[in-house]
Amino acid sequence: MDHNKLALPVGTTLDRFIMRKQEDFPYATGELSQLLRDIALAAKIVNREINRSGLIDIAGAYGNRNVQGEDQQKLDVIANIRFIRALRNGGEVCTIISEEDDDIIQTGNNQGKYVVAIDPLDGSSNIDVNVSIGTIFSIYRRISPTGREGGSADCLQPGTHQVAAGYVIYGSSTMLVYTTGNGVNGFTYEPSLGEFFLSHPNIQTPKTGTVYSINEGSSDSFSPGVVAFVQQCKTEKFSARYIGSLVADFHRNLLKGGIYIYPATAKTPGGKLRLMYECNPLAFIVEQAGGKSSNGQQRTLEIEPQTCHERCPLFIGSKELVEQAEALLAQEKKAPEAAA
Ligand SMILES: O=P(O)(O)OC[C@H]1O[C@](O)(COP(=O)(O)O)[C@@H](O)[C@@H]1O
Ligand SMILES: [Mg+2]
Ligand SMILES: [Mg+2]
Repeated sequence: MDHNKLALPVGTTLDRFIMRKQEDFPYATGELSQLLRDIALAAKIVNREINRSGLIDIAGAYGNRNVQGEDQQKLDVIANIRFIRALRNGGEVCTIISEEDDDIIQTGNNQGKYVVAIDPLDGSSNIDVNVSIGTIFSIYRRISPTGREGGSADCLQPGTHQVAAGYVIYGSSTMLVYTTGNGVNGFTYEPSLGEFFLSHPNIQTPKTGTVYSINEGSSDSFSPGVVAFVQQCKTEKFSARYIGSLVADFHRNLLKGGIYIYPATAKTPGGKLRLMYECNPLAFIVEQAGGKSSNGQQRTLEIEPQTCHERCPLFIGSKELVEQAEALLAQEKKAPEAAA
């Protein structure tokens, strides 16, 4: 598909863009388009809550722990409620996997053809300090026939089965970036008009870059390959950039080039980030933009999920940088001392 043939001018509203691109999608019955609109609507509402979070009492912890053992922030819970409500009312989604809910959520829309995996609020540690945060979503077509609730087979599909994925970044401006497998496009929110407008058409990520993003606070338990790669970045005078909000670190590297790494560490032996609603959606986007994503060895999108909240290491960003990191990790396997 020649994306430029269907290039829509910057300034096109998200609604019009979705409508025009619908023909790109083999199942063009309008349901996926409506689902994307439902997500955009919830994002506008959550954006409003975030923008005024300092003024109203929604700062701080909610007082519960989620299935990850993390203290839920009030905005985690508010965003979760807003997205689930929008997906339930929209009618296109039968089942939801949410970071904030232990079990899969049945929406009651048994005719719904889609399953959504969502991280309602990403970067929770940055909520109260006015640093960019986000929402990450992944969309699958259900496998089981309609007319009943979606089950684990509908939910635990590999990332290659995604029909769409995206994120919202609530930063200096609010943007929605998504793919349906035909390139990646970014839309900037204009609050006074209440509309998302096409601002970043056909995003292509640079093949390489000079930025690396990793929490070096855990470097004492990095594997030799990761140590070697970080050292290589320093030797080559790369800039270290780590916001601590995956969406924000990913978005910067997507546009400017760079690599984000959350490896296995002593504290998080299987990695910290969740395959279904953090790694897979961003991996789909980065690949559509010409970049790469893996767990250090295996392509993220080909990992067969076993559980809804499983974690995996993440190496994502510019193709050449991810390949360099993978090469050093492979060396580590061959001759551990050589990689050190
Ligand atoms: O503080 P750490 O260990 O570096 O982890 C930061 C990472 O954890 C996350 O906050 C996890 O996401 P949630 O905030 O959605 O739980 C990522 O956004 C971020 O990149
Ligand atoms: Mg997250
Ligand atoms: Mg989260």
